Amino acid sequence: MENKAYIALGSNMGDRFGYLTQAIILLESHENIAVENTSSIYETDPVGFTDQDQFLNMAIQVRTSLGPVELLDTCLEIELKLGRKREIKWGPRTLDLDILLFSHENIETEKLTIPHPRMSERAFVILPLLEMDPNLTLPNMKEPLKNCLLSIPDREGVRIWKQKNGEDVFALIES
Ligand SMILES: Nc1ncnc2c1ncn2[C@@H]1O[C@H](COP(=O)(O)OP(=O)(O)OP(=O)(O)O)[C@@H](O)[C@H]1O
Ligand SMILES: Nc1nc2c(c(=O)[nH]1)N=C(CO)CN2
Repeated sequence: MENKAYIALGSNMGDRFGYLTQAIILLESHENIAVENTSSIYETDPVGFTDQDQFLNMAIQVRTSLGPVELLDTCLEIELKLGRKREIKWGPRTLDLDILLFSHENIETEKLTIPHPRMSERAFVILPLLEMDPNLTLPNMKEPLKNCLLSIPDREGVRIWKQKNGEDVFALIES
């Protein structure tokens, strides 16, 4: 499977851990997708529309023979299967799947933008990604992604909820 992609997962309704787990199982059960790595799970203060419950957020790395739009359609199907309804913009959801990166592609269509347009402003996206690849760079950016953390005010709102291994990702942003 030739393409490497990173996907962000978020949930702030009902059995949040169950929705994240189910989403990973459904992605892995797709014959053209292999889940290669997962981050820890973080509990995060809501960003954007703030009058809602806390999120669980994480990111995963996949290999896929699907194209970017096929991967997006698969993600949208899984969101629907797991009860996602689109009501308030940036509002509560059982499951959100965002494609962050797809190989080294830059894509800008009505349906799909890659890299995800808000990813470098969101500590709840960057911290899980850096856990999987501390030196990750974006195809449309000269600096490594970790440099973006320096200018983000909401890092305190992102706390480890279920640690995957012993590495302390927060050490990356100390000093
Ligand atoms: N990289 C991407 N990953 C997922 N969806 C995308 C992407 N780029 C564009 N979209 C489009 O965004 C649409 C709306 O997504 P959604 O309602 O989940 O937004 P959101 O998660 O609430 O907000 P945000 O995009 O700020 O995370 C999707 O139907 C999809 O067509
Ligand atoms: N903490 C947090 N805040 C959010 C999230 C999210 O996943 N986590 N998703 C949003 C819309 O995509 C809007 N705000």
